[in-house]
Amino acid sequence: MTTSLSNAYKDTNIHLNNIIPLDFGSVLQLPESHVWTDDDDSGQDRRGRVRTCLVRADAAASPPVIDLRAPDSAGLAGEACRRWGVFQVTNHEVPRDLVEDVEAHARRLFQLPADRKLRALRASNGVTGYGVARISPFFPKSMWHEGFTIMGSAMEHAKLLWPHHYQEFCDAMDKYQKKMKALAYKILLVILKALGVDEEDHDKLASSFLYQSDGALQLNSYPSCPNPSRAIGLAPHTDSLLLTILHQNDTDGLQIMQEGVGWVPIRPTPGALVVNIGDLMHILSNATFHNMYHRVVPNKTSHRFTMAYFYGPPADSVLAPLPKLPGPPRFRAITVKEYIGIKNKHLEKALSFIQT
Ligand SMILES: C=C1C[C@]23C[C@H]1CC[C@H]2[C@@]12CCC[C@@](C)(C(=O)O1)[C@H]2[C@@H]3C(=O)O
Ligand SMILES: O=C(O)CCC(=O)C(=O)O
Ligand SMILES: [Fe+2]
Repeated sequence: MTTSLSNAYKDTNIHLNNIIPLDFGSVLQLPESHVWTDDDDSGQDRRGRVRTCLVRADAAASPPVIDLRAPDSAGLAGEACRRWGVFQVTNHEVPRDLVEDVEAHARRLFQLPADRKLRALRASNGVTGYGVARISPFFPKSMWHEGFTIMGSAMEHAKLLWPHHYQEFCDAMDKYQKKMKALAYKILLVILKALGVDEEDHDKLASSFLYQSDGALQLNSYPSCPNPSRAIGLAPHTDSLLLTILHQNDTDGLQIMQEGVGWVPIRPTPGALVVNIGDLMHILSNATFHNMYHRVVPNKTSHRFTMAYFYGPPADSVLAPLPKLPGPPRFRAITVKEYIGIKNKHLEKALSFIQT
């Protein structure tokens, strides 16, 4: 990511006073600090309830799996973005070996002893390194989760974890971020096409900074949990940037909120990657594309590992609903940096601050 986008996060000055994840290997019972009730997960918005309204997987329709080589991929992606804000992709050309290698590195990282991981703890005003999710301060209870955030080179923190054997980890993360960036760009074009932006428009498009987007990589770990029905892996949220590309191992946990229906699981599909719409794409699409509200629940017996790649324009870019879209603009123009600042203060209420 451009230095300026990581600075955009640094400058917002959210100081996490409890930045240290639980030492999951050392606990046999769910500690009180991690017991969630129906009132704890709503943040500032009551759409998400901990255990209520979970939809049976077979009782609801679910977001499509789209073959990126199919001629109608843009049409299908557009439909999925309008209805769900998420779809899965196959034929994405990210080698399976690479995905598995990065997953194995993530596993190795999170299985390090707690004191070792703490050497790479994210600084209190920092963005990268080991720690709890950034959204943690908005919720009264702790999450059954630990994360590791990378922007560009992972060297600084990897050296602290493995003083002599950091190179392999860094190489794998570099390679994966490059592949993710190329894929995110390809998906951005597909999505823009679905919004009516054709290749001829690209040059004219005032928002050509979109094509200078870059990313951050987040490794997530959700250990098996002694009492999963009372815990939350990752509290309900929307992702902030344009789009997110997620790999999940074979352990269930991701759920999306479908208005009027409830929490719908997004099951791991071998070889497929999950693509979801973030707040900035919701703004760009003039609210026609859904910014997916989602959460993760932990599992009793198996350990969930995921890698999420967040893709967004440089911090100083100005974003507004695409002028081509019908209807009056629903949001005012805003810089990426300003939006991140509002989001870090107001979480899910952020969009309401820029509604026209
Ligand atoms: C580039 C990003 C995107 C971030 C912030 C920054 C680094 C880490 C990302 C996450 C990862 C976990 C969920 C989330 C909601 C969080 O708490 O940190 C994400 C957030 C966002 O999409 O806002
Ligand atoms: O780990 C997952 O399944 C989802 C992760 C996520 O939502 C995030 O990192 O923003
Ligand atoms: Fe997310």
